[in-house]
Amino acid sequence: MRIVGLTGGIASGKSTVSNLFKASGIPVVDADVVARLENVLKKGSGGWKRVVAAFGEEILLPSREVDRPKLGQMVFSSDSKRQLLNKLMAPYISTGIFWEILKQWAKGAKVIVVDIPLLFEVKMDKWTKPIVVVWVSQETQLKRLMGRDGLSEEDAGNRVMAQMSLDLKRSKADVVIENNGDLDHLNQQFSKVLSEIRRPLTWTEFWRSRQGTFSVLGLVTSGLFVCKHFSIGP
Ligand SMILES: CC(C)(COP(=O)(O)OP(=O)(O)OC[C@H]1O[C@@H](n2cnc3c(N)ncnc32)[C@H](O)[C@@H]1O)[C@@H](O)C(=O)NCCC(=O)NCCS
Ligand SMILES: Nc1ncnc2c1ncn2[C@@H]1O[C@H](COP(=O)(O)OP(=O)(O)OP(=O)(O)O)[C@@H](O)[C@H]1O
Repeated sequence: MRIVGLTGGIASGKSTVSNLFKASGIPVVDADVVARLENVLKKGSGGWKRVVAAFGEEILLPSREVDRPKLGQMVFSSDSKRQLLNKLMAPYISTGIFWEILKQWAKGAKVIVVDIPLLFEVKMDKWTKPIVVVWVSQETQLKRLMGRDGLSEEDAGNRVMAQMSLDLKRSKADVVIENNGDLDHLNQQFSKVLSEIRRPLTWTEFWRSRQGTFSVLGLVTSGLFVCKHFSIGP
């Protein structure tokens, strides 16, 4: 199975690119979705309890669900609080991502995309190949972030500064999608990326797919049968 890493900066256009992959029939595992309420921060779950114990009941809504904008405000304006949240949530997020990948493997997917904003920061880049980075200039990033989330320039700047610089991420990429232009320009680049992603699997990728694993099992079983039947071997 080919596990494509999709990353970039906040509001650089990862979800927009993810949607293009989904529309082309390629399954996407989204780390932000795994990290959201219905999974890692679900009311009463292990992750929820640890986060409430660390940040206090003031981060809860009257429904006792996590008030995400409030928690975001806290962690994006303090390095130590963000690191604490990352430490608490990391094991739940990586386990969640692992299960989502396993589900796709079981369905027989040959190529999947994992959309992980902090792919390099949490060192998951070693599990994905190729790595696609969606890059924008900081000016465009701030403009789109303020426009999408209704944030002030200061809050948007804090969120951008909370991540590894996009120029550094770009230097670590196998494929770069430049998303400063309009959606047509993005679509043109996406078509090229899609053909690259869909090229035939390497042998290593094939053995990692469900079909590859079953082929190995089939070969081993028939090998054992032949050896036993014809009394070959020790
Ligand atoms: C702080 C939270 C509650 C804010 O929620 P909110 O709904 O406002 O934002 P959302 O989850 O949609 O994330 C938006 C973007 O923020 C950026 N981001 C999220 N968490 C972090 C983080 N810990 N450090 C840096 N950037 C982050 C990502 O680019 C992400 O795509 C939430 O982002 C969260 O739970 N973060 C910790 C989990 C995490 O690390 N997620 C990233 C997955 S690798
Ligand atoms: N090429 C483009 N032209 C105009 N707007 C765009 C373009 N690409 C993305 N956008 C807009 O920019 C905003 C950010 O894009 P998107 O939500 O895909 O980013 P993201 O990287 O997934 O963000 P996050 O890290 O917060 O999840 C959205 O409002 C999206 O509609």
